[in-house]
Amino acid sequence: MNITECDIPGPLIIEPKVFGDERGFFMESWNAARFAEEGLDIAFVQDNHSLSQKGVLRGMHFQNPGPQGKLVRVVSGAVFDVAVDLRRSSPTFGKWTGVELSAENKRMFWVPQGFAHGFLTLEDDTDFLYKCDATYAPQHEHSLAWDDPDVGIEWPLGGIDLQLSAKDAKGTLLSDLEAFA
Ligand SMILES: Cc1cn([C@H]2C[C@H](O)[C@@H](COP(=O)(O)OP(=O)(O)O[C@H]3O[C@@H](C)C(=O)[C@@H](O)[C@H]3O)O2)c(=O)[nH]c1=O
Repeated sequence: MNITECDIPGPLIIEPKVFGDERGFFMESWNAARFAEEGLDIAFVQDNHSLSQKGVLRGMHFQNPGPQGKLVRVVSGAVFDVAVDLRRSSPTFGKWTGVELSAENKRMFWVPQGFAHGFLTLEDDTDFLYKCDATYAPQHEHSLAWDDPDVGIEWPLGGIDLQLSAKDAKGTLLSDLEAFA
C-alpha cells in the first residue's frame, strides 16, 4: 500500500497493493490493522454505494455536527473527487484538493472529518463505494456550493453535460455556511 499526502494536510491518496494474475486481480480494500499501522485507525460504521452516469456531480457534502470521515473509491468508471477544508482553525481553510479515482487506477481517497466532499463522474455507469466513520444524519447535512468562486474548484468540465440534484444546485457559499471550529 502506498500513501501520498495532498497539498492540504489531512486528505490522503491510498494506492492498494494489487495482486494480478490470469484470473484477474485481488486487493485488500480495507484492513483495520494494516491501515492503523499507517496512522489510519478508523472505526467505520457505514458503507455506501452510488451509481452515476457521466456528468453527475454530487457535492460538496458535509455534516455538522456529526462530521463523517470517508474512505472513497471507484469500482467501475471514473470520477474527479474533491475535498474542501472547512476547519476554520486550519491554515488551509477553504482550500480544495482533487484526485482522479477510477476502476483502472484503483486509488482510494481518505477525506477526513472537517472536509466537504464531492465528485464529478467522468464515465457512464460509475459505481462509487465508500466507508464512513459516522452515520448519516440528514438533519445535519449541508451542501457547500460546488461552484463557489471563493473556493474555485477546477472541475474537469470539458465535454460534460452537468447533472446536479436539486439540493446540490442550491448549495451554500463558503462565506455563509457554518464551518467547523
Ligand atoms: C447519504 C445518504 C443518503 N440516503 C438517502 C437520502 C436520499 O433519499 C437518497 C439520496 O441522497 P443524496 O442525494 O444525499 O445522495 P448523494 O448526493 O450521493 O450524497 C452523497 O454524496 C457524496 C458526495 C458524499 O460525500 C456522501 O457522504 C453523500 O452525501 O439516499 C441515505 O439513506 N443514507 C445516506 O447515508
